[in-house]
Amino acid sequence: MNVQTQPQVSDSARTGAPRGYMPGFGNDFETEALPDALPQGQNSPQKCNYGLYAEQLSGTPFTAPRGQNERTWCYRIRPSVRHQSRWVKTEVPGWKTAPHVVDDVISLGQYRWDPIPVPDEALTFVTGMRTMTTAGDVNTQVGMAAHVYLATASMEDDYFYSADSELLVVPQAGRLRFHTEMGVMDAEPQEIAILPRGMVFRVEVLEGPARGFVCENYGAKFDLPNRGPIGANCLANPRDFKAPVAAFEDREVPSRITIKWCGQFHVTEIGHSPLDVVAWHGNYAPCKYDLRTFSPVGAILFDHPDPSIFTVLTAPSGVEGTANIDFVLFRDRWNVAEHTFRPPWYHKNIMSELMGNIHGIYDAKPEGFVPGGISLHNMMLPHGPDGPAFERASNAKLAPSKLEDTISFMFETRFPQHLTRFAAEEAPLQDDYVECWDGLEKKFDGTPGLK
Ligand SMILES: O=C(O)Cc1cc(O)ccc1O
Ligand SMILES: [Fe+2]
Repeated sequence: MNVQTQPQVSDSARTGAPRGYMPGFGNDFETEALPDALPQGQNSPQKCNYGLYAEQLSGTPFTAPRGQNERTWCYRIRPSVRHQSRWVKTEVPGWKTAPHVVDDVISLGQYRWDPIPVPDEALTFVTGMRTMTTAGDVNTQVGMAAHVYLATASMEDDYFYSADSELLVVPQAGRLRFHTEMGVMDAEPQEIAILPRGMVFRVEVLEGPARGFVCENYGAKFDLPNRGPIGANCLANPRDFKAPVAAFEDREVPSRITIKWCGQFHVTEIGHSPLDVVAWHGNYAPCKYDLRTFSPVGAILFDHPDPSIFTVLTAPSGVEGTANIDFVLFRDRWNVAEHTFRPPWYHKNIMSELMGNIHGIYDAKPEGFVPGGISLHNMMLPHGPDGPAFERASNAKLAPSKLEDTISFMFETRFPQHLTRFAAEEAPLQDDYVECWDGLEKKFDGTPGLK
């Protein structure tokens, strides 16, 4: 499908380029910020209009099956290779990469953190990245990391890309603007943004301080889940994903690009903005998605389904039904199930569950899991509703009731998640978290009947 929409908003980036979004998930888009910048009928003309250079960005191997093959052709002022210096090693101390198993840090357990305070210092989206957990191995392109970003400052003439990963960004406070090679995208709480591996960007803090969560996906890209018997509609619908229209910066000032590559960071000098793509076409692009457009499907008579029913996006691991990562959303919804314990059941899971609260109260944890907070229930570690939630739900009158003003999510991975030293020692870990289950008394007394 080819889509070219008029920009919804006319605004000025640094060069007065247009802004707007094109609908669809993984579409074959085409977009140009200047008329006729995009070659028609071929990718590599002998000379491109405006003296642009043609450059391909491939997100999958050239030979990936057609339905999975992802690449974008960029028509840019200079090719990416035209940076000025070699890559020089640099440090981004808060950003860790798997494998990262810290000797004296224990990851086996149930953990919960209060919101990480945003420090009173200049931190960008990159320097303010704080890794909570890592899983798998970046060198074999499996697994993920869960981070919190704390951003107070915009990246100025300072650009970044990750060769290691796709980044799924879940804002929780503040507003961000992603200036990317393929256009400009804004994201605020209750929206998400996806930044593909290899795509250069800088992040402007539109409203700070900004805090949010990042799922760094080392493996195959996030995709929409198969809906199975649900059919062609509901959950996340493809048209609600929005890719930016082309927008470029023609800016000749000393600048820097930082790359994340196999867990290391290197920097190079460049004499111009690398966001100089005037036109592009292809299906490898950033996008944003409004979580409020997610249409949850659930139990309409009895019982509590598996949380996979709330999967927004899934990143496959190669083993069918066994995701490298599932991104799962617990949004406001009606509870109608009869003769049912309605909150999540008690369970142990082979998948490792990291949850974040964007806003409101999560039904299994009415206290303690607050907006900005995080919990981790690692591989095969038991968990479920806390004492008060159990008592309330097992005694509630079961009329239809609405869970209002609530939006939490889960990054769930097939790989155990290892805590960083930051998560174990610096972040506000709730030492008493496991006590939330202390009130679950023995009710069994050997006699039949409901207690
Ligand atoms: O542990 C959690 O709170 C997440 C979760 C929610 C749910 O409805 C069922 C299972 C599950 O792991
Ligand atoms: Fe769970």
